[in-house]
Amino acid sequence: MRVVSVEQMRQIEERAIHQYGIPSLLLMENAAWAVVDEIRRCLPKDEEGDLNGRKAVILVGKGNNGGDGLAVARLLVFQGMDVTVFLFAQPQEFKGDAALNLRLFQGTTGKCFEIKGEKQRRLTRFALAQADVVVDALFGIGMRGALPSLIEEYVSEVNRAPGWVISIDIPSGVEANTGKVYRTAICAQTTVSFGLPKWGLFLGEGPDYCGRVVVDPISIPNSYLQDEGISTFVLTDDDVRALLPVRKLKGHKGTHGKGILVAGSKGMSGAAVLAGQGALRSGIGLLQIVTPHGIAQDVDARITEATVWSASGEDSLNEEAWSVILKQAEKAQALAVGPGLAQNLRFISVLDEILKTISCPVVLDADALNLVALEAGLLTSRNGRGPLILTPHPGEMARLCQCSVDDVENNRLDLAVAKAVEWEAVVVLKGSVTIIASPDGRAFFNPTGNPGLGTGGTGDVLTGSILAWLAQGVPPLEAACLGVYLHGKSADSLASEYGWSGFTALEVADYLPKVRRGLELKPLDGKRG
Ligand SMILES: NC(=O)C1=CN([C@@H]2O[C@H](COP(=O)(O)OP(=O)(O)OC[C@H]3O[C@@H](n4cnc5c(N)ncnc54)[C@H](O)[C@@H]3O)[C@@H](O)[C@H]2O)[C@H](O)CC1
Ligand SMILES: [K+]
Repeated sequence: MRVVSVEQMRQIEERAIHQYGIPSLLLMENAAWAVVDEIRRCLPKDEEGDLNGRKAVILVGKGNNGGDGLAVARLLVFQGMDVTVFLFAQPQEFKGDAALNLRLFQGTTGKCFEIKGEKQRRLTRFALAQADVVVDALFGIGMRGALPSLIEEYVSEVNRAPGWVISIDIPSGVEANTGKVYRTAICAQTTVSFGLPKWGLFLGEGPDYCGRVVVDPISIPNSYLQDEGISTFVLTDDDVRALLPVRKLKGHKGTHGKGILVAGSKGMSGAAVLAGQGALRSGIGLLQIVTPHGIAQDVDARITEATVWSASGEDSLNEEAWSVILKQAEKAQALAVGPGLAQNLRFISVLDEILKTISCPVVLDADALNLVALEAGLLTSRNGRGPLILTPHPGEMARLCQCSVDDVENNRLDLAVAKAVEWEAVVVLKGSVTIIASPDGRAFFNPTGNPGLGTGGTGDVLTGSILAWLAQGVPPLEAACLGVYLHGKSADSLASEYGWSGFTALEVADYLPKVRRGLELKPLDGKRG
């Protein structure tokens, strides 16, 4: 599914209204129905399946987001709910569709109060304490900068309310283009976004505030929502399912791909093992690990299914490892370098050779990235020799771009795309919402994963998994998307049992086949995978 900026959403809306001819009031009504549907789906109903008597509080701003909220308020009254609206603007400030929806709501039995200052705090606090659902219709994509300070006071009350908070289009206080939150914002359990989701739901602090994101097309024609000019996407189950390679009945370890993993150093042999496990659990046919002499035996013993090649030096790989890597890589479909590698400066020449010589897809991770960052121009030295995939976390990205981590975090989307284009590489910029940027300028937000992944070794598992998808013939961008999405989904499955902490990187690897299997549509009966 595509993800848009405010400007792109406005353009789509404009075309839907003026080119296609759908009235704006109808879009607003559809938007309101999408919110009501979500409320109906989630609120406990009475014995007849109705919402009779349940309490809703709707916080309404003066723009069209507020107009959506007023339409929701009217529809909830018609559903039998006890509805209280708080207007954060004077009635005369409402314009167009929002003004009409205010009039229509005023014609119902719903209650409506105008917030004029601090005085109404006690009233709102009381209503919020009783509400089954709180609808946030203060600001939508029209908000810029920080919330007005008066509203901030009320937002804090909402965030303490026991009821379920649902934000219309985007949580108020979250900037729709950047996800920036200046001081505070509504913390929603669900956000119902219209047309297409906005960048701010995946950037900055946006993901911390939006809860579960539901997207409703509100009758905007599909062709507008699938505009080729929009180059940012969020990965979905359907997208990822389509990327899974189909196995042939006659397939064998040779056809399932051979991958080389260059990993490990003294004290970090576990990184090689975890990356290896990520690869094996992602279905690689043959895995060969190149690791320094000093730990080769240990790695060999801990990962039974892989072939382990001992290379020079003792504690960490050096320039003499190149001959072993080159020999192994000749018959491989993919190569990954970096997990637990350590930063032996003598290995830089090997990275240079890898980038210049190896024609199969190459994944650079961890210390391979840190070493590459030390030598300007190394990254672009591949010069079309073969595909390149980089998997930096923000610290590694900062080193690669010679900027600060804050610069990376405040500019994730633009930076990932710009560097993917510049380095002609797929850039997997890791984070709570990992961005996969393609050299053709497209970018994909990954919605899976949770803070439980913030533990040692999960990055190594991801690198191994991407290696495996590449080895199985999945193209580089798709292999990165597949690897990242399934890795996050595996963590989400573990979180449903353990919560957001306490599962291990190895468990993330071990769960990968189950989440992959969960995505596949075809039954295994009759031996069809
Ligand atoms: N996408 C669609 O097709 C549809 C979207 N709808 C809804 O409309 C809003 C966007 O409405 P808009 O009136 O443009 O913006 P807002 O409601 O967000 O209100 C902006 C309002 O607030 C002022 N403002 C901006 N920033 C601040 C600030 N920091 N402090 C105070 N005031 C601020 C600004 O000047 C405006 O007056 C969209 O999100 C959807 O919810 C349609 O209803 C359906 C079609
Ligand atoms: K909102």
